[in-house]
Order: sequence, then C-alpha cells, then structure tokens
Amino acid sequence: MAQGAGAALDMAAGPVVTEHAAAEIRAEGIGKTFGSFRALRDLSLNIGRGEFLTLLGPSGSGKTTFLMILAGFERPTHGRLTRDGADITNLSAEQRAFGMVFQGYALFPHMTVEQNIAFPLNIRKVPAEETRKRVADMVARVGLAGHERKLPTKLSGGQQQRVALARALVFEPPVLLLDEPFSALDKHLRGLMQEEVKRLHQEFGTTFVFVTHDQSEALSLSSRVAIFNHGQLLQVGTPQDVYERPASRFVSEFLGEINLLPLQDVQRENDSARGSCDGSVLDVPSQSHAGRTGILAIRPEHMDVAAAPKEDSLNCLAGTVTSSTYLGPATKISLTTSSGTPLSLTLPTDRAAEALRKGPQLWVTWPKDKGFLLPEEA
Ligand SMILES: Nc1ncnc2c1ncn2[C@@H]1O[C@H](COP(=O)(O)OP(=O)(O)OP(=O)(O)O)[C@@H](O)[C@H]1O
Repeated sequence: MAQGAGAALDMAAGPVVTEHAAAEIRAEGIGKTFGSFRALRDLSLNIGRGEFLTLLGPSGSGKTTFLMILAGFERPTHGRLTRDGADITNLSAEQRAFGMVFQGYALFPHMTVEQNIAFPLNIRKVPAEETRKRVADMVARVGLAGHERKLPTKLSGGQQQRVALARALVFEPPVLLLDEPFSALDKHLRGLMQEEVKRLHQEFGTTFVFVTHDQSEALSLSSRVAIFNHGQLLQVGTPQDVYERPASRFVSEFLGEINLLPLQDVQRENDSARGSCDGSVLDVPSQSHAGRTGILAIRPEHMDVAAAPKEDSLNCLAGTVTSSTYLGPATKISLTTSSGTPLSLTLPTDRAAEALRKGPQLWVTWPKDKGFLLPEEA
C-alpha cells in the first residue's frame, strides 16, 4: 500500500531534530478494525532505539496497517503507542515527524533532485546556507553527485529511490518508516539498494522500521524480524532466532524451505532401519515440546546424504531419490521416505553429483541439534 507525495509532504512539518535522537517505540495491545474486519489483533511490540526492525508477512497480514499506525496516518481502534515513554497515540503524523519511504517513489515531479531533498528543510525554515550544506551532504551519501539538477523523470528507479531516502533522512528523523521501498526494482538493483539502506542505517543510527513480504530481504537487513499473519504478530526475534528456532509451522515455512516430517513416521522408519543405520535411536532436541508427537522440522541445507551413516551425532532415514534440480552452486535433491513422506535437501553441486551416482537409495542424515519439533496443529 503506497502513499502519495502529499503524505510525505505532511510528515515533514514540525521542528528539525538537530541533534541525533533515535527513538524507542512501544506498541501496547494495538488493535485495528475496518468496519467488521479486524486488520490487527492485540499487537504488542517494543522497537528499540536505533534498531532495524522488519515487519514480515504475506499480503494482507497487517504490516502496512501497523506502519500507518506508527506513522500517525491511521489511529488504532485499541491500544497505545509510546515514544521514549511518552504517549503518542493521538499525535498527528506531522507532530510525530517520522521519515517515510514508500514503494512508489512519491517524489515531486516538478522539482529537481536537490529541490526534492531540500523540501523538508525548506518547510521547516532551515536557513539557506544550512540547507545547501545538508542537501550536498545527503546527495553525496546516497551517491547522486552529478544528478542534482535533474528532474525525477530523468532518473532510473534506483536513483529515484535514493532521492526518496535522502529526502526522508535529511531532517534526521527519530524513526524512518519504509514500506516495501524496493519491490519495484529488479533483483540486482534491489540487492544494491538493500546494501545502501543497511549502510545508511549504520551511518545515521536512526530507528528503522521496514515492511517487506520477502523473507530473504528481512533476514539480510534486520537486527530483528517481526512476523505477521492474519493481523497477528506471531514471533519477533533476530534473523537467526526466527529462522533456526521458529515457534510455529507457519513461521518455519514462511522463512524458507523446510522438511516437515511427522515424528511418529520418522520414529517408525528409524526403528526399522536399525542396524543399517547404526542402530541409532532418533534424537531430537527435547526443549520444544513434551512427549514424542509433533512435526520434526529440518532445513534442507542442514541435511546430507551418506552411503551408510555410522556417526552417533547424526540422525538418519532411508530415502529414494525422486528428482534433482540444478541451482548453480547448489543442487536440490528430492526424495521419498519409505512411509511416503517427501523431503528435500540442498547440497553443494559437486557433492550432490557424487551422491546421485550412488543410486536412487540413499541415507539422509542430519545433525541431531538441527532438527526441531513443532506442534502438529501449529
Ligand atoms: N482503509 C482500509 N479499509 C478497509 N480495509 C483495509 C484498509 N486498509 C487495509 N485494509 C485491509 O486490512 C488488511 C491488512 O492490510 P495491510 O495493507 O495492512 O496488509 P499488508 O500486510 O501490508 O499487505 P500488502 O503487503 O499487500 O500491503 C487487508 O485485508 C486490507 O484489505
């Protein structure tokens, strides 16, 4: 959901933050309904000072609604928001004066690059000399030197988004809100802009809240990731936390490919494979759920193949290869276990070729600490 240039204009009013002041934001029990539709349900979240928090979730999960509530463009139906301990729930977007960057560039089409970047300073009546210095500094920081006098239509998509970033940061806002800012860019440019935004975050130290539905973008950029679905905040944690220790099946699948094996099937197959498979008893981390039911979850890159595994540190299952897919540096091998459960693993291409030469029957192994249990209904 993108906003127009008018929205960016409104946000730029208010006093200039002259000394650097990244804000801490707390959302407490935020709910939002549109008519009878509940877009957000009882959402509580602390956004640390200077952190890079990404809101990740599928389309319609409520990310933009939450961002609009943070910005002050939408009012929550329930709950409150604080900034550095002070209640801002009823402050307007102008009073909050957070920076914003949207998917549509929302630049002023009749203004040059430098006029666009100067705009937030002009409406704050920053003296001309100070404005000139700050604009020149921002132009250099976002790599737009030589383009100062161009109109936005003469710029590429990536360059336009650099102008939008410069305009949003030039007044040193306490929080920068970014809503899918790179989704219109091609993959290569998107990668470059991701590096750029990461660098700007480090340089400015401002609190960044970034919306995306792209899991790799979320994992690579953020200090923490907040995962949304159906208007609920399901889990929040560092990229490693949410990827390696997802709390639910939805989170585990949304963050990347994963093998989900009914534990009872795996246990049965493992028992019947004793002898060939080192007689090892299936071992999964015990921290997650009591009892021996649930779904055993293992990422494909944590699995390996072996002719006859002997190591105690590995779990193993027998599988029959059904297909292999060349992905360049890695190859994905798909197999079916004897109870018919499909699973896949990714191996460096050379190792995969070697494994595939051994024939369609393979042992699939994984370190005991890389499998985790999820509840069946999650
Ligand atoms: N002003 C509105 N009136 C009615 N329904 C709305 C309004 N704004 C959002 N919604 C609904 O709220 C739900 C959440 O929308 P939201 O834009 O927050 O999702 P999102 O996770 O950002 O998705 P996307 O990535 O597609 O923008 C959607 O079902 C949407 O249709």
